[in-house]
Amino acid sequence: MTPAARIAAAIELLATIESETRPADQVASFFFKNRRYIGAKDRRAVADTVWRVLRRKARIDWWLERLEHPAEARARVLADLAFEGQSLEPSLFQGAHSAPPPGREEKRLMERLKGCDLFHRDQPAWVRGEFPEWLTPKLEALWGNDLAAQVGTMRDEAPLDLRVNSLKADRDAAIASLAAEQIKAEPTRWSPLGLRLMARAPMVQLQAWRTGLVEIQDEGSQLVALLTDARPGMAVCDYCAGAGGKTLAIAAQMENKGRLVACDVAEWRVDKAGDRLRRAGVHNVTRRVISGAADKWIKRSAGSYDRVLVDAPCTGTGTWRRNPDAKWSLTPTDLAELLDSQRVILTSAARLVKAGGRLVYATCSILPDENETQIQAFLATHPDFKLVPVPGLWSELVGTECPVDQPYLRLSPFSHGTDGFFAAVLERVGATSGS
Ligand SMILES: C[S@@+](CC[C@H](N)C(=O)[O-])C[C@H]1O[C@@H](n2cnc3c(N)ncnc32)[C@H](O)[C@@H]1O
Repeated sequence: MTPAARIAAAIELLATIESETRPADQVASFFFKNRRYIGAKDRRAVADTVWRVLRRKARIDWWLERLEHPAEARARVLADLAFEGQSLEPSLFQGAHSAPPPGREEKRLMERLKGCDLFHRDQPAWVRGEFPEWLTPKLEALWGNDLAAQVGTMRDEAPLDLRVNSLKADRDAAIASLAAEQIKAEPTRWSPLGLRLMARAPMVQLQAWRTGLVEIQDEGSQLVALLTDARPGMAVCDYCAGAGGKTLAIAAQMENKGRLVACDVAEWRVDKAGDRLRRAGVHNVTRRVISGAADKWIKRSAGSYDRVLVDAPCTGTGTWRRNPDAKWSLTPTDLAELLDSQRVILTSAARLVKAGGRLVYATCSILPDENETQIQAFLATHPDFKLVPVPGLWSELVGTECPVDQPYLRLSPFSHGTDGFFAAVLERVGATSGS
C-alpha cells in the first residue's frame, strides 16, 4: 500500500469504528477480514494510526473545537498527521485507493496545527487525561494529586503479558520456547507465572501458544486467579467465566484435579472457551450457561463450593490502555446498571460457597463504586462472610513481593504496570448466608 492508501484506509476504519456500537478491535478485525488484499504490514500501519487517534481523541477534538473545525474521522486523522509532524504533501492524497485531497479549510487546519503540541495548558484534566468528563469527580476523589500521572499511564499502549500454563511448562521452558522463535520475554514482577513480551508478537502463529505452553493474560488477571487459592481436588466455581481466561489459570492451579465449573449467562462466550481449554490440556472443567441469579442450578448447588470466583461484569475502566475507544461510550446509566448487576451477581454467587470456603470478587475497574463500596455493602448484609486481607495471603498464594498494604488487591497501570484490577477475598464463616 502507498502512504496515501494507508491514510485513506485509516480514515475509513476510524469512521466505521465511530459509526458502530461494537468494540473497536472487533470492527477492525471485520474490516481487515473483508479486505484481504491489505497485507500484514499495511494492516499494522493502518491500525497503528487509528489506535493512536483513539488514544488522543479528547485532545485532538479539543484542538478541532478550538480551531472551529468539525470533529469527524477524516479531520481527526488529518490532525493526527499534523501532530506527528507530517505536512500535507500532495502525494499523500494521490494515486489508487487514496483519500480525496484536502480542501481549503483542511489545509488551513493543518497550517494552524503545525508545530502545536497535542497538550495545551488550557485543556481540562479530562482532556489531558483522555477520560470521560463525567468521571472527573470520581477519579479526583480516587487519586487526588496523582490523577495526572495515573490517567497519563492509562493513555499508553499496554504491554503483552502471557501466563505460563503450569500444566505444560514452567517459566524457563516457556521462555526458551519463545526464544527459539525469536521472541524475547521477561518474567513479570508480581505474577510468578507471568511473562512480558519486549515487543509485539504474532502470538497465534507461535508454537508456544499453539501448543498451550502460554496463554495471553494480563498480569493483573493472573494475580486474581492465584488469589482464589484453588487447589487440586477442590470444588471451584468460576461464576462469570466468559471465554475462560481465569478458568484456564484456575484449572492449572488445580493441576486438572477436582471439579471446576465455568458459568456465564452468555452462551457464545462459554462456547469460545472450548478451544482454549483443549489447547491448554485442561480436562476438569464443566461449562454451564446459567439464566441469571434465579437459575435453578444455583439453588441446587448452594453451599457446595470451596472456592467461588466472581469476575464481575464492570466498566472495564482498568483496561483503557487496551480498549481506548470503550471509555467514550460509557455513561452514568451504564455504571448504575453495572452496580446493580454486580450486587445481584455477588449475592447469588455467595450462595454457592461452603462454610469455610472462599468467595473472591474481582473487577477490571478502578472505580471504588464497583469495588470497595460493593464489598462493604455485601459484608453489611452478609454477616456470615468476613474479609480476608490480601497481604496476609500473598506469600503463600503468590510468593512475590505484595503490591498492596491494604486489605484489597488494587492495581493500576501507573502504580503496578498491570491493567487496573481489584480483588477482595471473602471467607464464609457461618453455615447460612444472610439476605
Ligand atoms: C469480566 S467478564 C469475565 C471475564 C472472564 N472471567 C475472563 O477471565 O476471561 C464478565 C462476565 O460476566 C458475565 N455475566 C454477566 N452477567 C452475569 C450473570 N448474571 N451471571 C453470570 N455471569 C454474568 C458476562 O457475560 C461476562 O462474560
